Amino acid sequence: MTATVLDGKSTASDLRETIAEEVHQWLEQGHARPTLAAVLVGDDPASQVYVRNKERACEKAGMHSRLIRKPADTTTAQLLELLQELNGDPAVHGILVQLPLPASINTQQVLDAVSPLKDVDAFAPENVGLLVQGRPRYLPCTPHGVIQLLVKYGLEFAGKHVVIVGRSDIVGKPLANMMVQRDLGFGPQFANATVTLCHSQSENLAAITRTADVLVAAVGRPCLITADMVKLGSIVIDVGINRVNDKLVGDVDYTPVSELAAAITPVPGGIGPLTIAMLLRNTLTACQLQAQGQQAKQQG
Ligand SMILES: Nc1nc(=O)c2c([nH]1)NC[C@@H]1CN(c3ccc(C(=O)N[C@@H](CCC(=O)O)C(=O)O)cc3)C=[N+]21
Repeated sequence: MTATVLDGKSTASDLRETIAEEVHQWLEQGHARPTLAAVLVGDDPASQVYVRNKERACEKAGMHSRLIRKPADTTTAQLLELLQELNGDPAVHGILVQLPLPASINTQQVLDAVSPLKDVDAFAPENVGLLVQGRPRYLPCTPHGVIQLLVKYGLEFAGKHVVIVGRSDIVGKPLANMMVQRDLGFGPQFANATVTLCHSQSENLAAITRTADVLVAAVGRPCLITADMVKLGSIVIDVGINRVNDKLVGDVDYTPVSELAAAITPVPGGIGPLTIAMLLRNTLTACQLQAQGQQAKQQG
């Protein structure tokens, strides 16, 4: 068997077009232009690329992006002050603090300073809680991208065994939460999974992953998922982004696994582009929520 390659790039491009149309209508109704503020601290080359891609995607979709660069020696206190400013700026709707931050900075404290209403990454405890309760304000970008791709290809996962490897707050944990819900608005076929969330302490990892109908790799280690860990005919989603000898690879040993799987995502061109499309979605949602908030205040 040779797997269907799930094309994240074209799926993302379609989604971005839809979002751009919605932005256009929003502007025609006389509303403010949705604006994302991206905070980039230090000069990590990978982060520079991501943030530039995010900026370009914003502009293409008719939104503004404000890139705020800070030197690597910026203090936690200085970042807290910057975030207070952005929180209070009515022209900024979404705030993204690019991770990882330099080791000298208290990341948790900085992330906690982002207003939950502007938290387009959906990292804030309030937004995590709302998601767990099945009434999300913002869907986390990368997990949302995974589900959008499965929806696009009609790969239903209700009742299926989804195994997620990696328990990060940005991918593994929120994705497990989303896939186990009754319905997040994609229809019950794209919900209601039986989810197993694995991590570095999981015993007999291969025995578990071999039972997966849908296997998601989100650790950040090249070749973590080898062919012997994959069930014939399963769906393999590779969320890993690793640079090896200047080449971008995921967490899956792609060629051998693609001979077993029914469907697989490539790296690059898989989940990465969808993450950015979903960030645009959240920026538009942020702008709409804040317009509602303003209206409520005026009517108050
Ligand atoms: N606050 C925060 N939110 C994030 O969502 C966030 C973050 N910090 N820090 C870093 C990770 C990683 N991430 C990616 C987004 C897009 C691609 C992407 O578009 N990748 C392209 C290739 C890009 C390239 O050539 O490097 C692809 O896979 O085809 C990759 C990685 C978002 N992250």
